[in-house]
Amino acid sequence: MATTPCLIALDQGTTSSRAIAFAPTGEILAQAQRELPQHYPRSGWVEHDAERIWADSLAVLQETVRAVRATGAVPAALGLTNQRETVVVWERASGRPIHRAIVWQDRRTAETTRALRTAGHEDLVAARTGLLLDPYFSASKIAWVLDQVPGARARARAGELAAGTIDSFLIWQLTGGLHATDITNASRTSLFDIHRRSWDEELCALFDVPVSLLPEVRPNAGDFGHTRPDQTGLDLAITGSAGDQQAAAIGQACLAPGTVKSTYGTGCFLLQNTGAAPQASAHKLLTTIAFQVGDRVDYALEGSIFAAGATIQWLRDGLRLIASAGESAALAAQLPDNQGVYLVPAFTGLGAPHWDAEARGLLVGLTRDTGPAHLARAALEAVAYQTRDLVDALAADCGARAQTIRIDGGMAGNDWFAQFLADVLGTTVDRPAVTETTALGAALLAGVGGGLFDSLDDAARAWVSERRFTPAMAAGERDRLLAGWDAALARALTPPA
Ligand SMILES: Nc1ncnc2c1ncn2[C@@H]1O[C@H](COP(=O)(O)OP(=O)(O)O)[C@@H](O)[C@H]1O
Ligand SMILES: O=P(O)(O)OC[C@H](O)CO
Repeated sequence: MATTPCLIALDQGTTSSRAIAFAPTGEILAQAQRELPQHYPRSGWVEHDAERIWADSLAVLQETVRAVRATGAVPAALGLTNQRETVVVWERASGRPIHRAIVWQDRRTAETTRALRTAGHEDLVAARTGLLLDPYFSASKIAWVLDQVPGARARARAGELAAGTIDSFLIWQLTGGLHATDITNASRTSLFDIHRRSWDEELCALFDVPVSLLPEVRPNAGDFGHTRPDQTGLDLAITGSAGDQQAAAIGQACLAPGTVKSTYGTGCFLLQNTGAAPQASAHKLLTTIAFQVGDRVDYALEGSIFAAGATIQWLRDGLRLIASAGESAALAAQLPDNQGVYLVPAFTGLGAPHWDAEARGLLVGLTRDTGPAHLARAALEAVAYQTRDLVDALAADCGARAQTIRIDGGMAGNDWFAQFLADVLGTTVDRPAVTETTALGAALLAGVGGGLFDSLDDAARAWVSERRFTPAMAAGERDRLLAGWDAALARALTPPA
């Protein structure tokens, strides 16, 4: 019987763990998913149970492999992708975490990063890592675990502990003890020099994280070990791994300088490929590694919006204005325009290009006529305006405006939003046929690492647009809307001290 090779992706995200089996053409053959409980032990703290992450990841992998085998396809390789920056510290002997994973959204180390900023270290961190001093990144979270778990520092000195982002924890568990990570995840820790492409001893000393705890850093396509059949019931070579936003950029075939993808999940992460040279930002965007395959290293500029789909979730679960996120489109379309109502969804501060942790949400322009449709429209519009602010920052940094952006994630399925986005950006917006771009990117990397494709360009050739949204709004109308947004935003930002 003829067998079809397929690629398995494990996508360990903030809210769920899922595995997807892809045909080499990108077609989805099987999938399984488990929701991940969130733990909020204190205000501003966000934790995940790392053992639960491992159990769920293994379960969805096993389920997907079983299902795809039943179709006659043969899993050829496994690719990993993960929520980035989230850290785990675990025992080398048992593989058991010594504390819950501390999630990228967690702000408990804000004081540590503020103190480092006050002491004048921001320029060094930015120059070496391309990042800002912010609790978002991994370094201060690892130090927190070492300082707060009794005996952890001594155990670290004795060589008993390992640390890393979720990919490295899963690689350890899947392979039975390989301590490796990929270069995109390493570039989100604040401990990695993105120019020399190695851990930086000076930064490790600054953040008080022993370099001996950190995994070996590998390119995105290639050897990440083999699953241990006795412990996992799986017999798969792991040949690709990348952080989820970088994987989505690969799944969106953003391989040429100037190409941009924007992923609208809980938050929004927009990445523009800037080619072989890292480009510093004068507008508080992050400089990060897009991917390394063989000797080819591409860099990206990245901007993030903290509340994208989360704003729609708030309409649904907080205000109970809608029963499902999809209803927001029909509600917004009831109005001829926003009638002066703007929402600034700074629920947990504002991300790029402001990085204003203290900013809080704001609703302006209310009248006695304001109703659910205005709120739904203001919420969807706000995500588009924030994307416009990121695209403006990118254009100012790069000296040229992106011609097209490729969108994905839950909100990208909202046609009203996608059209409004094209209108406000004044550029075309492409939505791909395969919207599971994050998992697809990991699968394509595994395909390159496993020799199914000759190159990343070869792997990404299958990308096709499902629908193109073309700007249709008059320039005067766009300028009027943007002026209203800018005025609302100015009121939400923390005034300079
Ligand atoms: N049709 C829609 N319109 C607007 N928002 C949507 C729509 N469908 C899903 N969302 C939003 O997208 C998010 C889920 O997208 P997903 O890519 O699964 O996110 P994540 O990976 O961050 O969990 C939710 O916050 C939800 O509110
Ligand atoms: O898991 P997601 O899709 O919410 O992505 C999280 C990002 O990687 C955080 O940097």
